[in-house]
Amino acid sequence: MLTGGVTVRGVTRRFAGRTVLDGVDLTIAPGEFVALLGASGSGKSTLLKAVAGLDKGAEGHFDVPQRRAIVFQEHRLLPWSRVGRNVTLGVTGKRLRERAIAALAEVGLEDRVDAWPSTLSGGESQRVALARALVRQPELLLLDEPFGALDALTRLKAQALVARLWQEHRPAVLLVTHDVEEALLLADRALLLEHGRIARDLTIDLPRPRRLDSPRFAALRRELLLGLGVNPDLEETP
Ligand SMILES: Nc1ncnc2c1ncn2[C@@H]1O[C@H](COP(=O)(O)OP(=O)(O)OP(=O)(O)O)[C@@H](O)[C@H]1O
Repeated sequence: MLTGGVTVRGVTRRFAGRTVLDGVDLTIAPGEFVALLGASGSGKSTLLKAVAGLDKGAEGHFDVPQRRAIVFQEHRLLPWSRVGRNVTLGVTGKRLRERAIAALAEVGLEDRVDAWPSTLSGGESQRVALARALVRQPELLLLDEPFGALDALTRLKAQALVARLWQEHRPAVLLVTHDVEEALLLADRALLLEHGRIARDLTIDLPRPRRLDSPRFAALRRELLLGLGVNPDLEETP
């Protein structure tokens, strides 16, 4: 049985008197993949950090698995440690090198265990960041626009990799993204954050593996874009 779901209630965050999150309720079932979308500045990263337990200023009730890992838009690898050491940084126990190599193998980079981070491409660095998350065997994986800085082709490959890793390990996932197609390729549900609340909760009822070219995909894409206040026909709204 899958374990490690998320229940948070009434999450509120104010910055200098300005309310960014206004009593957000959020549930993620064990093994469920949830995407969080919203306009720039709507509070997506703030909510993710609150769920991660990284923001002591967030109020609310949090029931979140202990075993969780987070991947940011920037890889945040330490330049003075080799790739393998970066992967197991902060992990205790035996056979750390073997564990680093096994996690790197999952992202196709086991041969780079002794490389320096500066010798990796952007896409490779993000894959190492994913390996660093995987080595912790998280029940909850928090992804904050992890592919936002990658070029379109590398991003598609990284998305396929995440889809495979999720199928194999089945952590609960909260993915912050502004990329509607990314949400539709990966998630079971898409949440739209607006005015400090979850304004929409859309079930993505597409079979897996996902296809970009199905009519249902196009219909959901339209619906999400409209929900985000974007005209899907690329006409400027007056
Ligand atoms: N530490 C902070 N101090 C003050 N204001 C903050 C802080 N962190 C976030 N904010 C504000 O909270 C709001 C939401 O920020 P957040 O980064 O969560 O948005 P976002 O939806 O992730 O945006 P984007 O898509 O542009 O990354 C913004 O107006 C931001 O300026």
